[in-house]
Amino acid sequence: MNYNLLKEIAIASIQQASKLCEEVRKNIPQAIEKEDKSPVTVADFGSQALICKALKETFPNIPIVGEEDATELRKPESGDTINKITDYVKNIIPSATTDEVLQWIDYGNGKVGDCFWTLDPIDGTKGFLRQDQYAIALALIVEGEVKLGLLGCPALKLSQGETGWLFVAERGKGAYRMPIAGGEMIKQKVVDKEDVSRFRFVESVEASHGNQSLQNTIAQSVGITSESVRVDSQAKYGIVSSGEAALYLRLPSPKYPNYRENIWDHAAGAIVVEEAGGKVSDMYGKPLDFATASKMNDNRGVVVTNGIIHDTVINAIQSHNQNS
Ligand SMILES: Nc1ncnc2c1ncn2[C@@H]1O[C@H](COP(=O)(O)O)[C@@H](O)[C@H]1OP(=O)(O)O
Ligand SMILES: [Mg+2]
Ligand SMILES: [Mg+2]
Ligand SMILES: [Mg+2]
Repeated sequence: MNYNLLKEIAIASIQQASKLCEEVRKNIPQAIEKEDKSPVTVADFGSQALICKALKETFPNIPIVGEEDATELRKPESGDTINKITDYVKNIIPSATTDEVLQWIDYGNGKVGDCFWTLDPIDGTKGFLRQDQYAIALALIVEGEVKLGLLGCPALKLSQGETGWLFVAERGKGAYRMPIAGGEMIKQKVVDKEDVSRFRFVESVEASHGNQSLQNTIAQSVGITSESVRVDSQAKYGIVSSGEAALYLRLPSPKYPNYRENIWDHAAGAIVVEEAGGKVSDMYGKPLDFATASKMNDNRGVVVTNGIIHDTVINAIQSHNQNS
C-alpha cells in the first residue's frame, strides 16, 4: 500500500491543528472537566475537528478512533464553549459553522477495526494548561500494526534547532522530524550506549500517571545515574527517537492500579521510536495491543528504549516484582 497521500493529508492537518492549539495557548486556556474528572480545553476539541475534517474529506471510509466527542458540547449549557471552538476553527477554515464543527468532532467516534486512525488531538492536556509540553498524536493502524505515526509537538525544543517539531514515521521506512511549520526532514536515530551525556531517562511530569520511585530505581539499575527528565505527553517518545534519552518508563501508578492505557496515547509515539531503531513494549515485554479495543486491556505499563537496553530493563522490572 502506498501511504504517501495519507501522510501528506495527515501532516497538513496536524499543522493546522498545531496553529489552533498555539493560538489557544497564547490566550491562556481554561480547563473544562470531563466526566472522568480529567481536563479538556477548547483546543482539544478544535484540534480534533480540524484533523477529522481533513481526514474524512479525503479518506471517508477510514474510521477515526479519537479521544474526544461532542456529546457534552451539544448541551445548551455548552453554548459559550462551542462558540469559542467554532471561532478558533474559523481562523483556519473561515466558512466553518457550529454544526459542522460538532459533526467534525464526532467523526472521531469511529470503532477499532481492520484499518483505522487513532487520534489524540491534545495529548498531555495538563501540560498544555501549564504552558508546558503537549502533543498532537495521529496513527494509522492496519490489521493491528501501526503503519503510520505522526506526532506534532508544537512547544518542543530539542538540544538543537527551533521550537516545534513534527515527527513522522512509516513502517519499514524510518522516522523523520521536521519543523512543525514546514522544512527539511531530519532522520531520527535512537541514542548509542557510548553516548553517555544523552543516556538519560524521561518520565511524566504528573506523578500520578506512573510510579516515579520504581521508575527511578529501574533506571539506576540499568546504569542511568542522572536525574530523570520530566516531560508531559508523547513528546517523550519524540525525545527518545531523537536520541536525546535512552529510556522512557511509564509503570503502573500505585494510586490507579486499574488504569489501562488508551491506544491514542501510544500508537503514534511507538512507531516513531521503533522506526528510529528503538523498542516499545509493556512492562512484561509484551507488544502493545493496538488491534482489539481503544484501551489496551491486556497490557500493563509502557517501556520505551533505544533497543539495546530493552531486555535488561524488562529483566530489572521482573526481578523487582519477584522481590517485592
Ligand atoms: N492514572 C493515569 N495513569 C497513566 N496515564 C494517565 C492516567 N490518567 C491520565 N493519563 C493519561 O496520561 C496522558 C498524559 O500523560 P503524561 O503527560 O503524564 O505522559 C494523557 O493521555 C492522560 O490521559 P487522557 O488523554 O485521558 O487525559
Ligand atoms: Mg484527555
Ligand atoms: Mg488528549
Ligand atoms: Mg492523551
